[in-house]
Order: sequence, then C-alpha cells, then structure tokens
Amino acid sequence: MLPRHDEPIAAIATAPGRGAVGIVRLSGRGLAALHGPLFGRPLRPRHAHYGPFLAADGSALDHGIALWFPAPHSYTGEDVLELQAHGGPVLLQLLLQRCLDAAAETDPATGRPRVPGLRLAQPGEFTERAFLNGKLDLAQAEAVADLIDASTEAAARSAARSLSGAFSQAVEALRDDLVQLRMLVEATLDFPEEDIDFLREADAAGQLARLQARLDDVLARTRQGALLREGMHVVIAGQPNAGKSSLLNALAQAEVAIVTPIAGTTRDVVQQSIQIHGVPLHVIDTAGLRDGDGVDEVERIGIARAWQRIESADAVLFVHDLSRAHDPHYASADAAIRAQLAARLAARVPVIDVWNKADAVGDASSDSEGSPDAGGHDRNGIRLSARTGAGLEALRQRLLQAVGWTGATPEGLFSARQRHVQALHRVRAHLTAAQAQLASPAPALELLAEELRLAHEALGTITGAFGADDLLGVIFSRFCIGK
Ligand SMILES: Nc1nc2c(c(=O)[nH]1)N(C=O)[C@@H](CNc1ccc(C(=O)N[C@@H](CCC(=O)O)C(=O)O)cc1)CN2
Ligand SMILES: Nc1nc2c(ncn2[C@@H]2O[C@H](COP(=O)(O)OP(=O)(O)OP(=O)(O)O)[C@@H](O)[C@H]2O)c(=O)[nH]1
Ligand SMILES: [K+]
Ligand SMILES: [Mg+2]
Repeated sequence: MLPRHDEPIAAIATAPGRGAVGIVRLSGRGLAALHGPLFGRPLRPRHAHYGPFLAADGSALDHGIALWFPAPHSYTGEDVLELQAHGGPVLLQLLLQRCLDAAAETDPATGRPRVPGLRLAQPGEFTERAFLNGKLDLAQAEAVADLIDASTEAAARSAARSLSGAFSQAVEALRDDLVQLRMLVEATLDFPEEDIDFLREADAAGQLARLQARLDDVLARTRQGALLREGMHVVIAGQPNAGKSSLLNALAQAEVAIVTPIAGTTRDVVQQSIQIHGVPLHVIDTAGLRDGDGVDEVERIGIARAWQRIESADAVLFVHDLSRAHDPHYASADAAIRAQLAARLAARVPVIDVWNKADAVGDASSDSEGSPDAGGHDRNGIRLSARTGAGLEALRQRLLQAVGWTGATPEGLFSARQRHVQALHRVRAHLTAAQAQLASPAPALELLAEELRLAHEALGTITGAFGADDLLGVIFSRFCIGK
C-alpha cells in the first residue's frame, strides 16, 4: 500500500554511523503536542533551544538543540520538529523511538494520542512532501538527491544551481512562450471568423521558430547537466595489441587492466570511472577484435562482449597501432572493423580514431605521414603514446568535445537527468510537427493546437506540473531515508 501523505513522519536525518551531531526530524500536522513531553516547555518558532531531550520518566536522554518550524514555513510545508543531538547511532535510535512513543501516548486533555499516526518515514518522503506542498518543483526535488549524490565539484555546484531553480526557470520561460503561442492558436480555433491569415499576421511561424531555437539551447544545457550527473560510457575498441588496455591505464592513471605483448590478453570487459576536468566518464576496455584461427572460445566470448559494449557506447575510441599501420593486413583488418562500427553504431555516437604508439615510430609527426587512414578520419584523430603519455591531454579535450561539453563554467550550468533530456526531446518533436502544420499550404489548425498542447504537457512533466503518481514513486524511492 502506498504511504499516506497526511500521516506525520519521523526519521534520523543524518547519515548512518557516528558523527559530531545527529538529527531526528519530524514532519506532519499537530507536532506542537510533542513539545511538552519531549522538552518540558513550548518552543518558539524558528529559534534554537538548548536543553534536555526527555525520556518518559523525565530523565534526560541527551542535551541538545531543538528547532520548531510551524507549518507552512518549513522545508516540507508542514510542521517540522528537529532534535539536534549528539551523533551516536544508539542515542539517535532512542530519541526516534521516544518521539514515536510520546506521539502515541494518550493526551490527558483530549483522551486521544498526542500525535495520531506518527510513523517512520519512507526514503525521500520529506522531500516528496516539500514537492506536494509546492515548496519545490519536481526538478528541484530531484536536484536535492543529485546534490547529495554529487561525486565531483562541478556536479555539486550545478545541482545546487538546479535546487535554487536555475533549471526550472529555464523550463518555465519556455513554457511561458509556449502558452503565448497556444493562446494565439486556440483563439483562432474558438473564433471561426479568425483564420489562418490571423496566425500569419501574428507571425505564429516566427514565434514557433524562436521557441524552437530557445528549446535547443535549453536542451544542449540539459544534456550537459545530465552528463555531469550520470557520466558517459566510452568504449575502447580495436585490434589485439593496439594498446587498448594501456590506454585505459593511462587515462585512469592506475594499473587497472593487464597489459602484455600477447595478443588476446584482455577477455573480460574492464571498466573504470574517471574524471576529466570534473566530468565523470566510465571508460571501458574490451577484448581485441579479430577473427580466424588462434581465437579460442574464451576470446570469442570476450569479443562478443566487446561488441555488446560497443553497441551501447556513448562514444568509441578506435585504437590503432601506428607501428603496424602500414602493414596491408593490419590496415584491411582495421577497415573491416570500421565498417562494422558504422553498421552497428547510431550515427550520433562519435568514433574517435586513436593512433597509439607514437613513441615507436620516431618523429614522423606530420599527420599525413603518421596517420595513414585515408578515409577522412585523420582530422579528428588523435596521435598519442599510451606509454609516454604524449598526446593524452589532446585526447581528453577531444573526449569532452565529443560528449558535447562546451567547457562552460559551473556558474552557467544546472544539473539535470536523462528523464529531462527525454522530455525536452518530446517537446521538440511536437514543436517540429506543429511547424510542419503551420508551413503546409492548408494547415489543420486542430492538429496544430494538439501538437502545441502535447508539447506543453511534455514540458510540464519536468517540473511536475503534469505527471503520474508512479513517476513520483520512482523518483522519491531513490532518495535516502530521512531526506
Ligand atoms: N537542520 C537542518 N538543516 C538543513 C535542512 C533541514 O531540514 N534541517 N535542510 C533540508 O533539506 C536543508 C535546508 N533546507 C531548508 C529549506 C527550507 C526551510 C524553511 O524553513 N523554509 C521556510 C522558510 C523560508 C524562509 O524563512 O525564507 C519556507 O519555505 O516557508 C528550511 C530548510 C539543509 N540544511
Ligand atoms: N611503444 C609502445 N608500446 C605500447 C604502447 N601502448 C601499448 N604498448 C605495448 O603494446 C602491447 C599491447 O598492449 P596492450 O595494452 O595489452 O594492448 P591491448 O590492445 O589491450 O591488447 P589485447 O588486450 O590483447 O587486445 C604491450 O606490450 C604494450 O606495452 C605505446 O604507446 N608505445
Ligand atoms: K595485449
Ligand atoms: Mg587489452
């Protein structure tokens, strides 16, 4: 059964384990009834009170600071009561239990429990209430979790910006423009004497084009925000002994994968998460791609796994051994892999050619000399040495560029999720359909209006203006308890 939103809740709000200070937090209606039993006195709203936290027999469980935020001026919008105690796990459990007991005690004045129904909170339930009571929108509530989970400074800074509403404001500005346009089109529908000329005069097409351009800008920044949070998957692929594992180790600055001169060393997929200038990347080393004799069953399975990873990559590093690149057999095997990559990868997935072992071919450093591929891939290729590290920084920059990282300062950024990127893509598709209607010689105004309505609805799922309860369940269940 779904938890009820009208029941008062309680949880330890601080991280599990020992700490200097630990907090028990309660939210709900009528929590003032606990002041007497827990503190022996009423609390003033929004003031820090130092004193004993009382057990049932009147002894002190601890001395700490109590805070009282009466509704609606609190984090959740309900009454919020906080006990800031010493941060011992046993003590905090005792205090939590004491709150539950005090709530269940019969109030002599009313003959009813002091706070009926007080129970332990589910994960994310405090923040869910903040959302339900309009203190935060859905994108801000998600930013709370992202701020807590942030693993890099850039991720934390951008989540804090989303929490303060930077992302929501960008979405709302789009929504305002969209509402303007919808009003125009709906007016045309409602008043039959207004017709398509009316829309032309109001430059509906121009408005739509400008909206589309602003949407693309928000989409690009949202994609970056999602990237910051989730990291992208970069798969290293290529023939055996090209130096794939050496490249993983060089990027990770650790001996993560086994490197030997034996072709077919790597069989299982090896994954390592790294950061490039604060951007998280998941780099995946795979078995060398080859077929024919000498490939045993283990290696064959490794190669099958390599292709699986390649097919779900956000970007591929196609590694070549420069010292063998002029060998026709080697070049034709590379060409076969290139054809396979083209067939198996979506067009938007970048393939970056990495010409490795530059140290082994002397200083034939002009690109035409050193990068023998004539297929037009050289310009975007990177020449480097996994052994010496030369060229590695250029690869890092190239990777950031490939994932759409414009190097914007965290000030211009907000955090976001794939869910938001997908919603904006749906908005975009509906706007494109609307544009097609408007551009046609005989536009169907009902269809135009419907596409704009659907765009509006898709936009609304980001901040939670439109949305289903099951979406809320998915989002809030991933929070920690007490948040
Ligand atoms: N002790 C403590 N620290 C905490 C929290 C908390 O719940 N308790 N927070 C929990 O995540 C964060 C702070 N978030 C908060 C957000 C709003 C309000 C609040 O009282 N809002 C009122 C009044 C606003 C005002 O005075 O400007 C409101 O919105 O009406 C409190 C904390 C981080 N630090
Ligand atoms: N000179 C030179 N040798 C390198 C470089 N990178 C890798 N090697 C050597 O090339 C050989 C193969 O390197 P690995 O990293 O194991 O190659 P791999 O592509 O992972 O090979 P498999 O896992 O077998 O497919 C090893 O002997 C490495 O020391 C480089 O930049 N310069
Ligand atoms: K090897
Ligand atoms: Mg390897």
